[in-house]
Amino acid sequence: MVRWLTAGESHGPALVGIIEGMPAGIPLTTSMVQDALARRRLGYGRGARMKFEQDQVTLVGGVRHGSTLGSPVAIEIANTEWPKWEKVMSADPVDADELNGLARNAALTRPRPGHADLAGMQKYGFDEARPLLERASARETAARVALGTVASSFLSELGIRTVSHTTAVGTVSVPEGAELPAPDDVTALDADPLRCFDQSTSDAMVAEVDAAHKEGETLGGVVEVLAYGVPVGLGSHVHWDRRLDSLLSGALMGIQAIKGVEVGDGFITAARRGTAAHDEIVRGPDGYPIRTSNRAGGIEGGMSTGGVVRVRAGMKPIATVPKALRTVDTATGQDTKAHHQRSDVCAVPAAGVVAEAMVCLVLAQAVLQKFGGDSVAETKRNLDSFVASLEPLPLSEADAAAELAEAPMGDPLQ
Ligand SMILES: Cc1cc2nc3c(=O)[nH]c(=O)nc-3n(C[C@H](O)[C@H](O)[C@H](O)COP(=O)(O)O)c2cc1C
Ligand SMILES: C=C(O[C@@H]1CC(C(=O)O)=C[C@@H](OP(=O)(O)O)[C@H]1O)C(=O)O
Repeated sequence: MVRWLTAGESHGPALVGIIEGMPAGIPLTTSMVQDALARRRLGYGRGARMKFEQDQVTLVGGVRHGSTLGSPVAIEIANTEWPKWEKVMSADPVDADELNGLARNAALTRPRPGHADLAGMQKYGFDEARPLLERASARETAARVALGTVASSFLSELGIRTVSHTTAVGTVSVPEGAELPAPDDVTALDADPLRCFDQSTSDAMVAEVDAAHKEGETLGGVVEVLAYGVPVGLGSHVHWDRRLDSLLSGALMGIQAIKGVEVGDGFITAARRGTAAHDEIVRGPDGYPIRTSNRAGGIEGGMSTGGVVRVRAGMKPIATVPKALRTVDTATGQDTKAHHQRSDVCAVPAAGVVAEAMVCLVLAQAVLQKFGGDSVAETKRNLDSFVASLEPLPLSEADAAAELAEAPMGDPLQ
């Protein structure tokens, strides 16, 4: 069983991620994790923090000489701003006089709509939002991306590769039917300001972010994750919590600010007629059954079909809106405006990188559930032998007759 956990606050000393249950022999280095984290910092519309945040990585356990050991992998990501927050976020008690003099420590009693602030204060019994927002912050997604690197490297060893891209920012979206990126397109995607695969749409997205920024507004959008090379049979139809679509949806919905998830064509499918909604099955050229389309996003009956797995996540606009929203001061009861410091205008491209990490974690878990293995080599053997055991379709009488008719005539004298 693969398990993973993260800990740490946005302005604490560091974030920590642990993943347990991954096999030995997965290539993993500090720079692989750093590269993944650098991709998460990209994106037009991100705020000041991403300009200076270093995401300093330490592989604390489970890795030796660039390869996993089969023991829990622990990754630490230091927060660049920790020295400035050392007193305010100290784990140990700090002298009250020292704290009172710090502007940074001012009580946050104007909870921001759209954040965990108010519900969290009520639930956990805090009289200000700092203890909530520190953990509710999407800073935590750095730890998920770090753990996703382990899963992604494992999947790559098995020929499963993922890619993510932005399909909408605000009301600007990639046209239906536009070309989908492949894993090798990642360099081009990372070079695009919004990690969008369609150049003209990307230009319009940049204009949308500029306009929102100028108006003191924020934006959300949609990201898509594609997984190529996924074998048939991950997940299962037998129980709701074993369905691959259910696991992927839960993982994507668990990302801060994600409010909708689609598998394959998703909500568009709901408006289609049956004949235009599904993927017909035909005999492929090598005798194996294939589908004529992939509207289902590579998942039927909660199981992977062998097609490209395709999922989307819709992100709400950043909740700390510069043109501040109305709230109440919980200390005085006065109507007021939500507190606002720096924040992102749009973090959709980063959400795509996070979504890809979550998809990798779920797929790695599903692969190990079906194929097991304490080493990558063992998982690969088991996977290859399952794939080799899949039978081609028998030749129908009509196909056999057609093949005979097409076969070249032999030499009648031989
Ligand atoms: C990558 C990423 C970056 C984010 N950056 C910000 C930000 O700078 N400011 C902000 O208010 N919310 C930001 N958010 C969103 C908030 O963390 C999120 O809206 C908040 O936790 C409440 O959302 P929820 O109701 O879905 O938990 C970001 C989300 C993600 C995924
Ligand atoms: C730090 C990250 O994102 C942060 C997510 C976030 C939020 O409220 O979710 C608020 C901002 O943090 P801060 O309050 O420190 O400026 C973002 O910068 C990150 O993604 O690494």
